Amino acid sequence: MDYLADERKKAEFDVDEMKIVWAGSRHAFEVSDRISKLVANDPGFRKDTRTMLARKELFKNTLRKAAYAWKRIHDLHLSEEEASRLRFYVDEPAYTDLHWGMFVPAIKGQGTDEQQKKWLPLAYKMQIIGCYAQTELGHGSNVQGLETTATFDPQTDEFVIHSPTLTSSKWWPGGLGKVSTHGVVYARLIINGEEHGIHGFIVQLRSLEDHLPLPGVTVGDIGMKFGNGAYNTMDNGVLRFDHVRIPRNQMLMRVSQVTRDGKYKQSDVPRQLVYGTMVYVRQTIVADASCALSRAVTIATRYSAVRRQFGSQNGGPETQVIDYKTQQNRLFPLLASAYAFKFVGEWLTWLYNDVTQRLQASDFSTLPEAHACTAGLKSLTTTATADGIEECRKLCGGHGYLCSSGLPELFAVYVPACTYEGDNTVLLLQVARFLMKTVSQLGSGKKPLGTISYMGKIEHLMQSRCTVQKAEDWLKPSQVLEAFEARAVKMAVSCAKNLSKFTNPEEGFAELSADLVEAAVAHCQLIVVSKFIDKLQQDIPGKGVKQQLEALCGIYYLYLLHKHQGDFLATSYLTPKQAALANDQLRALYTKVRPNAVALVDSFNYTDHFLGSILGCYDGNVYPKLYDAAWKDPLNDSVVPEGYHEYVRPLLKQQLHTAKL
Ligand SMILES: CCCCC/C=C\C/C=C\C/C=C\C=C\C(=O)SCCNC(=O)CCNC(=O)[C@H](O)C(C)(C)COP(=O)(O)OP(=O)(O)OC[C@H]1O[C@@H](n2cnc3c(N)ncnc32)[C@H](O)[C@@H]1OP(=O)(O)O
Ligand SMILES: Cc1cc2nc3c(=O)[nH]c(=O)nc-3n(C[C@H](O)[C@H](O)[C@H](O)COP(=O)(O)OP(=O)(O)OC[C@H]3O[C@@H](n4cnc5c(N)ncnc54)[C@H](O)[C@@H]3O)c2cc1C
Repeated sequence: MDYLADERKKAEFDVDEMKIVWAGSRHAFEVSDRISKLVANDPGFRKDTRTMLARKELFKNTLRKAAYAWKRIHDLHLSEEEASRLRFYVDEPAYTDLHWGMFVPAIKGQGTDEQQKKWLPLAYKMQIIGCYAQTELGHGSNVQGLETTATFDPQTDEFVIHSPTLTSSKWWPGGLGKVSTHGVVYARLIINGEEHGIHGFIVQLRSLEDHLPLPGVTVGDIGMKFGNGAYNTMDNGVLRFDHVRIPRNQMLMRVSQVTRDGKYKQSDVPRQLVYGTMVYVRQTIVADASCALSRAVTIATRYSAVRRQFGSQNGGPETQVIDYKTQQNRLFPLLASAYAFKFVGEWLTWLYNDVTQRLQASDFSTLPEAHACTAGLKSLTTTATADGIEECRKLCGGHGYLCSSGLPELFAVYVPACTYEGDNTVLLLQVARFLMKTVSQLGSGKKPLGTISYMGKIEHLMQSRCTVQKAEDWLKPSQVLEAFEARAVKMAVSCAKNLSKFTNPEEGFAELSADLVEAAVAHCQLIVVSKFIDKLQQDIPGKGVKQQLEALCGIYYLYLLHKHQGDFLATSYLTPKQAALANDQLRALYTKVRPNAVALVDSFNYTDHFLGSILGCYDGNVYPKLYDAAWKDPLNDSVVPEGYHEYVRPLLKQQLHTAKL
């Protein structure tokens, strides 16, 4: 029986068409749909007991699943696209993520043609398994501060990789702890006593015969991480080198080269390309944020439609909690954010592909913007998604705290995204540097392009005032864009003015860093809003689909406007009355979205297997499933628990002299 059938009947749009918008294309939808069902129906990919397993058992099971996934990919002759969807729907972090997601891209991006020809076929066949070994015990954010050394030995034509201190131990790389045979290791290049900065090296870590660490290599797992199951399926590792020798041709030499006679040569590509793998992965993380958030929102929305509390009239049913405006005000902006992040993720993938093509043609002009966009949007979307998952847990009341809701594990597995691939505050400071540079160049005649083109309208934006007179005026895209542009430009200019008061710019930057981060957030929010609005300019087929997306877009920007109204008011673009009208319009949009909420989350097309949540199951049959699941908990295997006779019974039977207390 479908307990959510009445909700589904209320939908005012074509859900099947929305599924295609969400997937990105009909083809992408068909692949995702087929592969998600394939995984869901295969008992080899079960994950329902994951949060109850001890670490060793959990990890072994992950190894089994990764091998099984590889076998299925081969047996079914899956394409690269299908294989990547299969790994996604298996939904279990594993060493393969780093192999495919970082090791291979690092060689592709930083290796010469010759190096790619040698290493990529081995990696593609998984005859070697790689990790990305950059972070150390002492330094993660400050890449220039890494201590591992790679010293060129001209006698033998080799690099000597060494960990000179405890803090130089590699610490965190996923897949390193127990599985990887190789790593792209980042180290400080030294030639003839002279330092040449951080470079990547392909280093073999374990024997391909017996998996033992090679001489001079000390390697292991760094231990349990936050949450049950969650990211503990990954073997994040520690690694030390004691003068390990590798051939010279294992330095990744696309950006710079070391010749046989020990000469250091820089190509005509910017040295920042050494950071290229991080740009690539940040872009994938943005594309992924909408998946994690939409998953949590699906659970919270379906459950909010099933759950009833208070408000019974004449013995009738109580109110569905989704009908409380407070619930809508917490839930619907997250639903809208999931869609917003989907579209900005699609755009960022386009930007990344564009910059990659330009780099191949030696056009480096858009690299700073690509760095700022990937860094800023990675920070914005992961912070909002991690906070959003936790909010969804609270939206599900007490039952959200049960592992069977799926939300605790989802939060635990997702929250490190705020830290890995660049701490979110550190990344926003990179965006702020980019903005300050842009502002400082405004008088130079250099026209700001792409996502900072609005800075070209600085004179207009500094003076313009909002023209909204009634709530519906907030539905005009041009009005909304101007509000977000004016806020962003004014916050950036205010930071630049305050910075100019310092004689030492770095000192000023450090002193004003909290304001700079806020200016960076305003800029990134403008990007997300403008890409959502751009999406709505496209032809979107399907009955009512565009109207629903327009409502969600409105909820996204009006919620931001309400939340940050202090910024908008302080920059005197808005009056308090106009801010209040924005809030009136926001409430009206909640009412519009309410009957469509369940259908809007159905449009994500997630299987019950992928959701892994009793509260979010498609049929809404929550209570019997929760009740049955409780009895399946291992603690209920026996009526009297282990330990009763040892620890509880003696308490009950004790003859205390203080019995009257
Ligand atoms: C299926 C696929 C799955 C794949 C995986 C998917 C998801 C992830 C899942 C799980 C996680 C798994 C892995 C996680 C891996 C990691 O975490 S790897 C380690 C990541 N580490 C970091 O991100 C470190 C963060 N720090 C930095 O990036 C830099 O050190 C920092 C930018 C903060 C500062 O660098 P520094 O050289 O000191 O920079 P400056 O501030 O002096 O800048 C110099 C100029 O360079 C520009 N720049 C900086 N970074 C980049 C870049 N990436 N690209 C282009 N340009 C860059 C910067 O703007 C400066 O320019 P100007 O001189 O101002 O013009
Ligand atoms: C689950 C997980 C997986 C990971 N996988 C990998 C991997 O595969 N390979 C790899 O190489 N690394 C990996 N990492 C490491 C990760 O990239 C780093 O932890 C991350 O870059 C943050 O660096 P940090 O730990 O040095 O934080 P720190 O920089 O020490 O941050 C600590 C605090 O200091 C603040 N801070 C630091 N610098 C500044 C500044 N300049 N201004 C203001 N505030 C500042 C930060 O905001 C933060 O609040 C992983 C980490 C995690 C958690």
